[in-house]
Parts: sequence; structure tokens; C-alpha cells
Amino acid sequence: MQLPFYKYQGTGNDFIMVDNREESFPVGDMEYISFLCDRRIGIGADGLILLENDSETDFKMVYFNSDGNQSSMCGNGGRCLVAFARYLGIIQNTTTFNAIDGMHAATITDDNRVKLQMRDVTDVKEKPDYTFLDTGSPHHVQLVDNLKMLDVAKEGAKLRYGMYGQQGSNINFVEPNGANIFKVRTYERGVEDETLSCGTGVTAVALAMHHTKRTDSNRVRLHAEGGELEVEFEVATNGYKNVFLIGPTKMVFKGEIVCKN
Ligand SMILES: N[C@@H](CCC[C@H](N)C(=O)O)C(=O)O
Repeated sequence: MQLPFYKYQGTGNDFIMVDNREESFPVGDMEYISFLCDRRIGIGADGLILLENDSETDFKMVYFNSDGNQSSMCGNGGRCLVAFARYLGIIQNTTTFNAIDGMHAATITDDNRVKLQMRDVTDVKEKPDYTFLDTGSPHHVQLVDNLKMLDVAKEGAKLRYGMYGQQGSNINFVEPNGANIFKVRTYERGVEDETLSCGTGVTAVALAMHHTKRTDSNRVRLHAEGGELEVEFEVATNGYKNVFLIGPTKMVFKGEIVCKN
């Protein structure tokens, strides 16, 4: 087996990218996907993304977590896939593509960041200690005092399994860091560990901070462990619309998969 692959990262959330327009990738093989994402015996990544043909838009995004399961929307992965589509010559600086949560529009800005439209959010559940919302993937958002010292892998796993069971949720811990700026660390389901950044996660944090009146701005900066992202949005009658996730992406290497597992 000889299969070209590319590796991208967006604020430290890293992905194996495969151009699957000719349908050569073994899509149903979970074990193979988790092997490729394994950081010791495989390539290593938080997830694997296939770029496929789509009849309605420029391309289709098919996303797998590093455990090999196909999952819900990945914001950083979507941004990286837009950069990959431009690299492949499929698009120029604007695009629409289909993903598991519907159609997304995106633009590559003059400073080379990818601005990705996320789905509208209509249901924000505000609880005394946390907020829960779905920004394409499910997210628990919780304020903490000493984010730097928090054992995110341990505390995230406790909540992910304890509160949300087998289906799970991603868990975001947040600390305000100035006007309209928040520090975020995320435990990702499907990676079952802390990742350096989560795009749907920081989007959820920005909306949750606005909903709970910790910011009144509709443009919020988020400091993830792997870099800075911005989220813009408009308030709608029943939630949020025109939600955009903005940040850098980078191709870090390309190679060839030469074995099965
Ligand atoms: N890293 C992603 C989120 C990927 C999906 C998540 N692990 C899940 O299964 O819900 C992002 O950037 O949004």
C-alpha cells in the first residue's frame, strides 16, 4: 500500500490529511485509523481527515478522532482542510464545503488565516457551575481559578465519563485573561486526553462567556495552549448566528503511508 498523506496543524491541534477523491482510503477500518494517529507506532495526530468529492460544494470533510471513530465537527480540522484544498488547487481563497453538521463557508484571509463559518447555535444550557452547548460537537464549558495548574486530562476524563457517559462530551476549562480574552484548555473526547487546542471548543467558550455575561463583545480572543484563535458572532433571537472561527493553519510535512497495520 502506498498512500500519500499530509500533516497539518492549527494552533497545535494536529491532523493527518488524505486526498480521498479517488476513494482509495479504507474508510471503515477504525483500527487502521487509530494506528495511523498513534504517536509511537504510527504517524501521530489528534485526528485524521479525508477530503472527498461532494456534488453540492467544493469538497466534503470526513473526520475521525485519533481513536478511529468517525465523529462530529472539528473546527480546527475544518480550517486545516480549507488550507489543504487550496494547496491541492481545488479552491482559491473562498469556498463552501460539506461536513457532518452541514454546509460551511470559509475564507482564507490576507494574513493567511482561515475564517470558517460554524453552525448556528440555538440551545445554550446554562447551569450553576457550567454551560453546555453544541457548536458542531458537544461542549461542556466550566470556569476555573488556576487553569495553569489544573490536571486537565484527569478532571476532563472525570466529567466526560461521569456526567456524559459513553457518548461523552468535550470538556473546556476557562479562565478570563483580560477584556474579551479567555484562556482555554480542552479535554477532547475521542482523543481521551488534553489537546493543544480545539476549534469547536473555543467557539463554545466564546458563546458561553457571552451568554453568561462574562463578555459583552461579539468578537472574543481565545488563548489555547497551542496558539490564539478568534471567534466572531451575532446574537440571534434564539441563540447565535454568523459564528466564525478564525486562526492560523500550517502544513508541517508530507509523506507516504507504506504499510497496513
Ligand atoms: N478538535 C476538534 C474537535 C474534534 C471532535 C471532538 N473530538 C469530538 O469527538 O467531539 C475541533 O477543533 O473542533
